[in-house]
Amino acid sequence: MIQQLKTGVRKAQRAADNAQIRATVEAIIADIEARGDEAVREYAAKFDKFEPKSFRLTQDEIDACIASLSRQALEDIKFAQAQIRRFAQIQKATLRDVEIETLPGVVLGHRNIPVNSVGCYIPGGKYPLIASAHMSVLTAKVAGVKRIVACAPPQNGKPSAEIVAAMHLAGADEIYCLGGVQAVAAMAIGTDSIAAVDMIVGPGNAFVAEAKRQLFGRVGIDLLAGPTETMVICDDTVDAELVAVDLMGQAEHGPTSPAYCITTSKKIAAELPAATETVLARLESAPTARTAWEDYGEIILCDTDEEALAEAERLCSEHVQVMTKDPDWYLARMTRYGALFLGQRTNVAYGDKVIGTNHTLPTQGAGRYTGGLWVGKFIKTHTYQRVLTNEASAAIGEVCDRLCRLEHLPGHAEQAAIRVRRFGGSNAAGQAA
Ligand SMILES: NC(=O)c1ccc[n+]([C@@H]2O[C@H](COP(=O)([O-])OP(=O)(O)OC[C@H]3O[C@@H](n4cnc5c(N)ncnc54)[C@H](O)[C@@H]3O)[C@@H](O)[C@H]2O)c1
Ligand SMILES: [Zn+2]
Repeated sequence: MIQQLKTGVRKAQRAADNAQIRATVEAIIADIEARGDEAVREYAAKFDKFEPKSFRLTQDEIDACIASLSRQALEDIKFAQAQIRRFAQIQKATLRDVEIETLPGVVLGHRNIPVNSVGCYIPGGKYPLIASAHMSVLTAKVAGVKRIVACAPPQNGKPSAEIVAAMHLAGADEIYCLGGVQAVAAMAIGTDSIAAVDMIVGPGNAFVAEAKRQLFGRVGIDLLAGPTETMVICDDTVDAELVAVDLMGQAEHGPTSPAYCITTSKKIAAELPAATETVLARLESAPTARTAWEDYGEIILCDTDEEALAEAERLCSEHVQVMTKDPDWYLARMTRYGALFLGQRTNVAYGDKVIGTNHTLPTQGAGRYTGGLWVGKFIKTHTYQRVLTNEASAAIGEVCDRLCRLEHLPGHAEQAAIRVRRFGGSNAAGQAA
């Protein structure tokens, strides 16, 4: 039996909230399209109280950011980037160009080509999410992207030194202190001061995610990576404190971040509400995390792993931590999620910051059709073909001629037929079939 012991009080409000966000974003994009830099400036002043001479950082400003960091901070950023780079390189190696003779004289192939220019959005409204610089900029660099633009909003009226350092160390070619819809739209549409890019990537709040959604088509996007969602699937092999720490740890991202506990343990289900209070009492971010938990938190008690699996699949959470006696049982069966965190020894924060997997992950059910950001998202696979012999050209041409006529396309049919006439004998079709 599946029992919903706690549900988020604001969950039903979600659709109305989303409609409001859609309208706001649409208006900002239209305005930036019409008025370019002038509009970008006004939105930066309005939303971020930021009015610099130039949004683009000079090399001197970048150097000053790096110089302001402690040695430890720089070493830690470099350590994280080394892990992310290594895993991205290994993933890239799985992508191979192919060329194969599929029929005698018929050669088909594909080439993997990096996107030429990419705009990376690094979130920084509430917290400076330094790690997002590694996840987007560094991964694009490993993919071979030639021009990498990076944008992050100001923190307390100036660029975040840590984010700027991470962007630079990851290989960003242009760094702007610009946030929100105005940053995403400026990079996608292009203005007098920012040349348009081919693709926008990176996580962000609901406004940023919606801006990417609306701009998709005009530019490519990686995926919809909006407000963080976290899920813990657990049984009696863990205790309520660890579960509460892992749920509240991610709930601090923002007041609209769902945190789900799916458990087969009656004990954890009973103890979790009090345990979350204990954990919140020691977090500075408690007001945000508490709102997220009250508005969107859920506790679901199941009798069996099969039921827990079904609930996890239904909710399709961005992060799914499995702390049960056999986490691999879930690894083998789950099909809808952003990323899995298997066993008590790891957790979402490791993945968010340092372990090496990408933290930009699908939210709001996008895990049904895509995984997270990875080097492959920056790489386009383009096919090509050539035909080596007259015989092969005529053989394919005869079948093609007939198939085009089935579709009532005489122009297409003639493209095939002229080749049959020029290159072929009459029995060529039989050889190709
Ligand atoms: N899915 C993922 O992979 C992933 C990873 C990391 C972080 N995140 C999410 O990224 C988000 C970061 O959010 P954030 O807000 O701290 O930073 P952010 O940088 O995404 O957004 C800040 C910007 O939002 C804009 N903004 C704020 N209020 C607005 C309004 N009312 N109208 C229009 N624009 C407005 C401002 O321009 C500001 O610059 C969090 O929700 C976090 O959960 C997601
Ligand atoms: Zn997180």
